[in-house]
Amino acid sequence: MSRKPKTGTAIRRNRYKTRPEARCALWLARHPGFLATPAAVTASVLELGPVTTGSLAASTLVAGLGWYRAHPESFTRIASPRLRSARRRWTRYIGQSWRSTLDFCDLTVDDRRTGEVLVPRLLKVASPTPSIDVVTVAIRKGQSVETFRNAQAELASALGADAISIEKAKPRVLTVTLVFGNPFEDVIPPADIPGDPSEVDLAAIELGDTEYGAVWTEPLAGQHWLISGGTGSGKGSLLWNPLRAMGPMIRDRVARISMIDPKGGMETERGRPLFFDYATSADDETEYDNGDGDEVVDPMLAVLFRFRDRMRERQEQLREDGLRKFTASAGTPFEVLMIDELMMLTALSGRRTVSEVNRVLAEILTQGRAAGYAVIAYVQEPAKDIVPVRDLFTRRISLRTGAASFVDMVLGEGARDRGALADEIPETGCEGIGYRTSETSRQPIRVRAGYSTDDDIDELVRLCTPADEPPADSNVYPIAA
Ligand SMILES: Nc1ncnc2c1ncn2[C@@H]1O[C@H](COP(=O)(O)OP(=O)(O)OP(=O)(O)O)[C@@H](O)[C@H]1O
Repeated sequence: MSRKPKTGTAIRRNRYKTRPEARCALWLARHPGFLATPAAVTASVLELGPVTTGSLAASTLVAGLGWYRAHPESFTRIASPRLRSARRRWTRYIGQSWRSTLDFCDLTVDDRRTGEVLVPRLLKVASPTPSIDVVTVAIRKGQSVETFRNAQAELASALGADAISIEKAKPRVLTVTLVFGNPFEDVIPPADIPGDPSEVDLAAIELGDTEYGAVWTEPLAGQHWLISGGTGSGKGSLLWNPLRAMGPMIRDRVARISMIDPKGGMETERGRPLFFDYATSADDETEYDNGDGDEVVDPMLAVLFRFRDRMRERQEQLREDGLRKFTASAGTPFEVLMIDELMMLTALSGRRTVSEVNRVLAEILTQGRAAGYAVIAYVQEPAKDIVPVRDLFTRRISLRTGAASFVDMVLGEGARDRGALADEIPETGCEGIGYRTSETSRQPIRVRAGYSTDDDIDELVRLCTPADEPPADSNVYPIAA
């Protein structure tokens, strides 16, 4: 493409201009596969013959197909991102198209000595999920992260992306993260309520869909979840879905839910009959036996303290029985503490100090897992000074957040650069959409929670309110947690 020199820039003789042959050699040096692949095929045909080479190629293809059929989950996790990255590299970001995209966005540089147009160089394309591309770019002299950020709306539009983030990876190297489209056009129905406790899988609690169209599940046994999201981001969906997924365990008293709602019970009151222990900020102070007699405390702190006390008793019991792990049953239920705004709880003061609340929470988070005590906490602002126990949660989900910095605080260092643009999720029409990092890789995956209407909550209460007495045969469903 020919470009006019910028006004006032004198072009000197082209004696430093890179020759085409040198550029070609450089390009080949950076893309060794371009020559190595045909060379390897030719060598194989010459050495092994065309039939053997063809058979080898066919076997590789068949092995790939077999892998996909036999174990789609591992294929999607391991092979698909690599194949997709290569395809995108050679289609979406192919040389001339990359060059003209940057040129249109004024992100190329004119070399004043040679008059050459210098294009920021594409170092790597990674497409970890179908809708996320992470492009590593070596910028040119005279450019900075700000040069790119100033043109980021144009760049997103030129590449057809819905959201973009540009960060400095190292000196003169940027990471451009692009999110394409919304894989969740429709609202997703809530999790099914299993018929029987034996059908509940505490290692895979159903929450909604992943962007691959698969069911999104998270393990709860032996885990604690931290769910972050701004106001109206859909945190409520992640409160009702786990309850639905555990429904029959709650009904048969094999699971117990303690609910702390510092938002006055607006969200949780409807499910009141499901909860073994419950308090909201609208309740009056209550008495709590701290071992040295009764004291008057905030009712929500009383729920927290009682949960901690039961955990200690269970630990004691396990020690006496010589067990290191428990099995959930009506006699020893799996216990879950849900806190509908962790920030408001940890900010509670009064007779008990903030630091004491955090100490009790830390005790539960560090010691509860083996004893069958799990915590699910919801938070709008995950900053460490507000939620000091943040790092003790083992599973993290970020719905739409109010600030870019919240994403890494919840999902871990670098999660936003790897594609979790939770702060770019639109405010309307995308409730329940967010990102989670997987247990096997730090790569964020886009997810959408199933949505429970009031009728769905009423159905849950109707079907799963705990019986006065556990059914006589409930111990025949011991669930390892
Ligand atoms: N999974 C979902 N799918 C579609 N829409 C949803 C979903 N979850 C929530 N919504 C919609 O978003 C609204 C707000 O959701 P919700 O009350 O759960 O937000 P929140 O994060 O709990 O907000 P706050 O912190 O202010 O209580 C709901 O009334 C509902 O209309």
